[in-house]
Amino acid sequence: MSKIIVRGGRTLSGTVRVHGAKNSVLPILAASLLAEKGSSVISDVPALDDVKNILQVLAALGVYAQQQDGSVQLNAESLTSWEAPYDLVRKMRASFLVMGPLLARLGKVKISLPGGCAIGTRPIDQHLKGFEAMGAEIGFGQGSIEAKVEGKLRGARIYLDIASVGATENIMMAAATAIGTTIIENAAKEPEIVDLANYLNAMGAKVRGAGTGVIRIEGVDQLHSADHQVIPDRVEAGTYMIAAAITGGDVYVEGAIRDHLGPIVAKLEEMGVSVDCDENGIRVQASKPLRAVDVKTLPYPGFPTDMQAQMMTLLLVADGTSIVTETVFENRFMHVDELIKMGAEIKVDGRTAIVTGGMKLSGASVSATDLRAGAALICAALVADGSTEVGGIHHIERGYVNIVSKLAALGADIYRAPSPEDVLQESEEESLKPENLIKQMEQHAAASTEVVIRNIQPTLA
Ligand SMILES: CC(=O)N[C@H]1[C@@H](OP(=O)(O)OP(=O)(O)OC[C@H]2O[C@@H](n3ccc(=O)[nH]c3=O)[C@H](O)[C@@H]2O)O[C@H](CO)[C@@H](O)[C@@H]1O
Ligand SMILES: C=C(OP(=O)(O)O)C(=O)O
Repeated sequence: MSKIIVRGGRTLSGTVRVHGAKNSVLPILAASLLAEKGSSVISDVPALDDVKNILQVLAALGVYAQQQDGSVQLNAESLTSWEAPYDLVRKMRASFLVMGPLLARLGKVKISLPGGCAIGTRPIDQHLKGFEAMGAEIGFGQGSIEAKVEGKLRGARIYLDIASVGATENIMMAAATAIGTTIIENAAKEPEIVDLANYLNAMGAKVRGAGTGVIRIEGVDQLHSADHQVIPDRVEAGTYMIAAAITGGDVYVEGAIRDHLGPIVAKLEEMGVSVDCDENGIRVQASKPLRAVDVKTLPYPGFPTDMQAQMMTLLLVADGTSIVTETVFENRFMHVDELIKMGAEIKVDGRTAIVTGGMKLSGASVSATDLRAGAALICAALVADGSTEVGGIHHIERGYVNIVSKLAALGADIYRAPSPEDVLQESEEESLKPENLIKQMEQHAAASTEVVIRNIQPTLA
């Protein structure tokens, strides 16, 4: 298995650019299924494993997709299937977001139950409640869900018991072409919801109120393609802000949007970190000893659960004791045991973790159990004494583009040690590149000629 190796002790400085948001691009790519005419171009698409995965799901449904220089062109005029491939949906929860668009577009869908993951059971009851309210009949069998609707979905008033990001997105997409108006109450307010609404509206939808707790979607007959630029990734930005602060560094996070990062900016400032925001990014400077603070995760605009693990790592180097409360997912303290291996003192009691600051961290062999746990371990490794080996890096690569080279460019001593399988795959991929195939054919042809010449030489002699 590949690992990321970090030798701690370097102070980070310089500029790092944030990529497009994973949590925006996934629903946006799913929404492209709704375009009955034309090709959409989505730009600032991060080169992540999750993006590759959802593009494979779309391809299996008949979407023609072409990737080029951080953009993807998508044409969904002729869908060929209403079944989302089991293996791909099982691999990534966000692929469940094709359910709403497929129901709206084709009136039926078969998709596997996405299941839980390391951070919690993650049910989908709120998604299904929304589709049922809009007239869909839902059946379960052998780990999959089949849903269908007679004619078109119908607008409905839907109250979400939990302000679920995924349920809000799935229902918004299903409602875009429903007959009549849909009102989502207790809707999620995340910036990614607004980004999706902007794309849907560019496609001809009528979505109002995205970013508030009540979203109103007036159904239209049909949607068409539209071009859209994905918003910058606030979690990636927040992670680099923490990496800068933990090393006592001075880093400008280009592309970070202050309005999306309110709780991170506030908590860093409470700790004594200097944060300067302008229209192009955020500069983080940390030189004084940091103060302990309490943190409680909440839906947006509260402190994001996707930043909890990284923030906990920063609290390890602060003066004093901090309390971290996780309210969004029931099992999102998997990083704690790994941080303890590095010398951290953290006690977990249910959804609360008591973090003792000022402990000296030391390098260890640790493993990422999920994406943000992995990012937190890298942040810890940046200040640990000696060398840390982080395993399970496929989790990290789901959500961070080039994290190793970005941190190295800021001065970190970090590299990726590929597994033997990776080396083999890379060399196979390399040898399949057209220019290399041509070279191989030329070499082969030259070798054959040599053989022929050698073979005929004795005769000539
Ligand atoms: C691809 C994507 O955008 N992922 C983000 C999205 O995940 P996701 O959309 O899966 O998160 P949700 O907002 O749906 O989940 C929040 C909470 O609601 C619960 N729940 C959700 C749906 C449902 O039908 N029933 C139910 O009980 C979940 O188990 C969880 O405890 O928002 C999370 C919360 O900000 C982030 O951590 C994820 O990074
Ligand atoms: C939990 C996350 O993502 P996902 O919902 O894709 O698992 C995350 O981005 O931290």
